[in-house]
Amino acid sequence: MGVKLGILGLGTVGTGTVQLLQNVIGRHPLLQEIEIYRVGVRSLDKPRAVELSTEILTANLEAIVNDPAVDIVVEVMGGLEPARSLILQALKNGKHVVTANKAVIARFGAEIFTAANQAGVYVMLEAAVGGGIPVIQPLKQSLSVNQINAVTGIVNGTTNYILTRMQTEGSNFDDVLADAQRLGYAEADPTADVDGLDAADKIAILASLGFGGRIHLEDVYCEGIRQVSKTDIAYAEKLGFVIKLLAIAKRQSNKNSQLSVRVHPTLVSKTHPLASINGVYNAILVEGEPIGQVMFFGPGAGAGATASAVSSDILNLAATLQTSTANPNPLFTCGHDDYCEIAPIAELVTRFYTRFLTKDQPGVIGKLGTCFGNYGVSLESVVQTGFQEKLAEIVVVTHDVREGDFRQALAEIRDLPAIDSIPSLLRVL
Ligand SMILES: NC(=O)C1=CN([C@@H]2O[C@H](COP(=O)(O)OP(=O)(O)OC[C@H]3O[C@@H](n4cnc5c(N)ncnc54)[C@H](OP(=O)(O)O)[C@@H]3O)[C@@H](O)[C@H]2O)C=CC1
Ligand SMILES: N[C@@H](CC=O)C(=O)O
Ligand code: NA
Repeated sequence: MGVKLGILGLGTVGTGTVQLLQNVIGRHPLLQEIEIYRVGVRSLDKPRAVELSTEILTANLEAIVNDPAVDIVVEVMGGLEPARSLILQALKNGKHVVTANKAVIARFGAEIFTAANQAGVYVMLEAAVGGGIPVIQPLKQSLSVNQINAVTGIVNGTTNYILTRMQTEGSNFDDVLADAQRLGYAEADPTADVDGLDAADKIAILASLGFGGRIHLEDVYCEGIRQVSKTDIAYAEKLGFVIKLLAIAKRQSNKNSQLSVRVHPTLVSKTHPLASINGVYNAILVEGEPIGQVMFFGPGAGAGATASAVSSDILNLAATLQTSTANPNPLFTCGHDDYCEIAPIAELVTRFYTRFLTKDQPGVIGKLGTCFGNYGVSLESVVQTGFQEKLAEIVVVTHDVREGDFRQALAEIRDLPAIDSIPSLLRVL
């Protein structure tokens, strides 16, 4: 056998990967050269869906990353520690690493890629974003001759499943979340998915690859979907939109050197290609020059899909090990030293959807219009159809406006005696 793997973790992704590598007939012939040499887990007593001999399965993960026989360490255990330390130790020992761990890469990517470059080895992470969808390698290789202008994705399956069901059934967020947990899509603690943190990790990684610089995760603006109500979904529908949790990295149109990198629920026109991505599926739309628009679509999670991505990284490394030269392949490394400049959210120029509850009295719409006008906010549509109790419901969609100016107008509107509350504020793609 040619290439020896030390796999850290045998959960959903680890099990899928072992299953794929144990059934190589009909797949790339080089997979036959790959040996599952060690697999590290927490509990040796747990029943497993794959058969592995007792010499292969171990609870000593440090021994795997320190074993001179291991060529490639596959980190599919998740979490920040000990995953980060084990990856760093593997790199220090001159081993290539494959990881599915977006949380570790988004937080410690600078440290990890610096260590890899110093050791002359590679860190591959295709499964970390979009699960089985090939998007990391295309951004690093096939698309890297383009100047990338925007990467816009639905990169979290759990939230897309919740929003899709709220849209199609008119259900409440809490009810659908409970179902998503029961079906195993959402974690027992769904915070990272629902609050947009998982999507923020993923767009930080995509932005770094697309725009050629490191990203400080704390600069990524992040809002989740807890505040999205079925009322807003219904209004959006009437206005020709669906609501999606989008992760966006884009060159600021006014300041070319600055990026806007953000995650938030967004009204997407029903005619936009991302509007029809439903359920647990993911899609990533890349816009570049000269290529134009390219969209990647597919399963963003699950054992088989993620195993496909992890195994393709393993295959690339196995090929590299067999043809190895002294110089690293620059299309495999991540050699950015500088950080991207990210604009504050107040500088974002976008359209807004806002829902107001107001006293039902003459002149309210006029007062709203005057306040908006004072801050240069131009309105695309104003709709008053519903009532909640005795309050009138007014929905406004703006033209493009600087977010800081829009928020100043809202602060003034909030103080108008006729305004009861502003239950919703969403951006429009
Ligand atoms: N699930 C998915 O669809 C996707 C997951 N990912 C990423 O892949 C990674 C793995 O996810 P997933 O397979 O779902 O996770 P699971 O929770 O299903 O599996 C984790 C595995 O790692 C082992 N493990 C965890 N911590 C330790 C530890 N401290 N010491 C020893 N073993 C440990 C567990 O051992 P034991 O079995 O003994 O408990 C288990 O086998 C994560 O980074 C995740 O974000 C990325 C894309 C999709
Ligand atoms: N929790 C994630 C799974 C993989 O990254 C999701 O819901 O998309
Ligand atoms: Na992927």
